[in-house]
Amino acid sequence: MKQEKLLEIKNLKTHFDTPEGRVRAVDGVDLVIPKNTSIALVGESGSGKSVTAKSIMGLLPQPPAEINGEILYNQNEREKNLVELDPDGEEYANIRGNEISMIFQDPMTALNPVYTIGNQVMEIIIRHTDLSKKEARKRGIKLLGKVGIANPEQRFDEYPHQFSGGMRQRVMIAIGLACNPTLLIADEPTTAIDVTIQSGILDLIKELQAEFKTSLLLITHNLGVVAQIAEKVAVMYLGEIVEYADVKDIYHSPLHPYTKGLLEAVPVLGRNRGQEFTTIEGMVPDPFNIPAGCRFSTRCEEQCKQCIAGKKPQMIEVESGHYVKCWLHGGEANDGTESD
Ligand SMILES: Nc1ncnc2c1ncn2[C@@H]1O[C@H](COP(=O)(O)OP(=O)(O)OP(=O)(O)O)[C@@H](O)[C@H]1O
Repeated sequence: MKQEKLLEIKNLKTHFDTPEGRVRAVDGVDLVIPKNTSIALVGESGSGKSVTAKSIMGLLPQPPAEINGEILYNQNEREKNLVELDPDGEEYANIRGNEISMIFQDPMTALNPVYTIGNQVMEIIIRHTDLSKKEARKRGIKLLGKVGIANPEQRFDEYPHQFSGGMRQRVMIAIGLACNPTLLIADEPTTAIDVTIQSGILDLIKELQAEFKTSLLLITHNLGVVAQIAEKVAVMYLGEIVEYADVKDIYHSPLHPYTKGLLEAVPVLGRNRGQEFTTIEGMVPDPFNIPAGCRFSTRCEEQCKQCIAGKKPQMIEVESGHYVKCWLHGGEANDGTESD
């Protein structure tokens, strides 16, 4: 069954002009987020995941950012190109927080220490709905209960410092879902919290995503957590998506050497001490000096002749729903010679 699109990103380019030069943080990304589906955007630090998310949210001041391409949002069956909206305007503000919301990495900096948890949950509900203060309080307390906070009525009036890191992240999830968004973006939602409770937070996000029938874009550098939560995976490297497939295909038949490297870098419990991690050889190239052709070619063991010649591979659908941008796959079809 073909899934209905919620958001379609077409040839998105988000660049920054800096004193050191132009950073092509997101450089020609295409991605479809279907309704009621969870997608993971995976890649090492600096690959452009957060910039993609902030471009969707309209959170990047222009300048220094320059955003081109299309972010087509299906709003009640009417398509709207978010790139054309004024990020500071009322229309974007209504979409942001109400229809598309985001959970950030660090709940301590995202929560305001001088307001109670309840005030912060209620603020979002009141800003985006017609509910009265009393009704918003009731809904807020219910939400805190839903995200697993015991005695939500009492805890509603407490301050962020009275909550543990994991509990604060649960509050952020409640805030993210307060208006029943069509898309929830979670940017490394477990990075800042204790490793022993990370899995519980991911389970909670997954459960609520299904219950609220929202789509989820999970941003992570760890392919290990993706299986628990995502149906589809987009692998990102230096501003480009290099592989896209169902989660089972990414795990069982990864095609891009970069995806294979990320899988090998997943920490595995029970491996010999000192061998818990492997990392991909070499350094991510400087964003001011992106390699011509395949961007991963400077770290890739394969060294295809096209890569040595600096030729850029195209994204090819190798099997139904499995896309890859690599000279090793796609045969004749991958004869693109476009250079960077
Ligand atoms: N405001 C900005 N001005 C200039 N460069 C930026 C800006 N924001 C991000 N970048 C650059 O864009 C590139 C992509 O950054 P981004 O934060 O999207 O990476 P990421 O994949 O989310 O990594 P991380 O997991 O470390 O957050 C990086 O080289 C980063 O330094």
